[in-house]
Amino acid sequence: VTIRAIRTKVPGPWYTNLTSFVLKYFEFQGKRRVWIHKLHETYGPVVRLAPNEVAFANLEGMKEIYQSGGSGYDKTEFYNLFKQYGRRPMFALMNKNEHSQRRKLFAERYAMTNIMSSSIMHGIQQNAEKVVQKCLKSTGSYLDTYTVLHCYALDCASHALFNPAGTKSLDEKEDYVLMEDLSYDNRLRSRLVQHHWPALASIRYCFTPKPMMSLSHKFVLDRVSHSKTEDSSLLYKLRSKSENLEKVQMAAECMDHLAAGIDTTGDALCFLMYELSLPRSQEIQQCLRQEIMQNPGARLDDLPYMDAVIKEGLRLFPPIPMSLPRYVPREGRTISGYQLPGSSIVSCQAYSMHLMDDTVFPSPSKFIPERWLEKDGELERNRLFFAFAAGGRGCIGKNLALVEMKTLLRRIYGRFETEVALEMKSDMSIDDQIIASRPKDQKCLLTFREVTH
Ligand code: HEM
Repeated sequence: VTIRAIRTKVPGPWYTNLTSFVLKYFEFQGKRRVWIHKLHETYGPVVRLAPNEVAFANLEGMKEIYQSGGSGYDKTEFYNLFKQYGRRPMFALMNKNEHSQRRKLFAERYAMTNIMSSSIMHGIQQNAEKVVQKCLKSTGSYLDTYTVLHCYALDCASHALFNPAGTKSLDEKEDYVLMEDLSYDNRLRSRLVQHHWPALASIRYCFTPKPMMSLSHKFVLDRVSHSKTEDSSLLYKLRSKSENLEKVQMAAECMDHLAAGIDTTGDALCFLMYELSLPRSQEIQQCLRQEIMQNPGARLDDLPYMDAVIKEGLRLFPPIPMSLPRYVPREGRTISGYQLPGSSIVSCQAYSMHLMDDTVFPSPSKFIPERWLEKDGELERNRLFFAFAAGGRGCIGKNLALVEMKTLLRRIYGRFETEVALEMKSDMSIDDQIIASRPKDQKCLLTFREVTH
């Protein structure tokens, strides 16, 4: 009965009643997100993707899937792809109790009080200063901000994890290759095969030479095994509070947080700085600079225009713009008026959540930071904002990411005007990976000109 409900009632193209082939086809083309978004535009906020899969792009769906009971519905086997060293880090834990125990262990590490502690902040500020020096050095020419911003994100995240034994990829070649190892992964298709046809992937694995452990996996294992860390680091907490965690499990956790913190923050900054550097955004850049220059002593969270610029960047270019798949609980559920059988797959994608409702976000595809400053509609906008997901499995690193972004933007836009370099021919469109996205050509040439006071 319930399978009939999903087949007959949920809007969607007829063929999604019969097969998941089209969905998989678009996944392999790296076009899952865009296809789903087009379906939403045609069929509305609830749309069938396959006989057992439905996407939602409305508040009702989002709240039920990700927030009901605190942490929402269970994750699907898709998250097996995020195992590290063969172990499940928090991100890939299926069991709710195990997840909430692990989350409790980390919560205090990622709380604003710990992030703003002098030892973490000092590292972030030092890294921001190194970026500023690179901008200065590039004046009269251009800087590839894609690589610099990813190094910045790596050095900041690894500082929070292993302080003082984090990476120095902004100035040391040995660590720069770690950024490349983490940010230039091109295994989209093989990872999709692993997800949809694990048996096939295992056969292939038997016949291909075994990959050596990646540089970043070696680095993390080494840090977990040998480094001395300060009290404020994540590793310190892992070592002192969880004697029962094996070393490899600690490494899995650190590796996952490192991977979660680099491309997300690096891409968010890259997309945002590119947008700010376009001719159409020069006035916005000017307002941002004015706020920063007129408030030199302000606290990091006392710069409302900068907050608005960052939020608007994350709205239009969410670093994780794709579906976050979850299982409908065994007994089945009615979501946003549609009765769905247990074990069907449901999800929301930030990209559509941020664009679908033009009563909440008028001119949704335009970059308008001012919308976040209006009192009218504030609640509705914040509720639909899904860049960090929502509920008990939402982003635990949000405070760290925001502090990194604010610290750097304040330093850069308090001192420089940026423009897209004439030499910039690279494609900055959103290019989807397995769950996150990145600028297509992974290159972003910007010019930096020091402003005179
Ligand atoms: C702008 C930057 C960032 C964005 C947009 C972002 C976004 C997200 C999203 C959407 C999720 C949920 C994914 C899902 O349910 O499948 C998530 C989870 C997570 N993020 Fe972030 N993230 C960012 C930065 C960071 C940083 C800097 C760290 C840590 C260094 C981090 C660590 C994590 C972890 C550990 C989880 C798993 C949480 C759990 O399972 O309870 N993230 N992030």
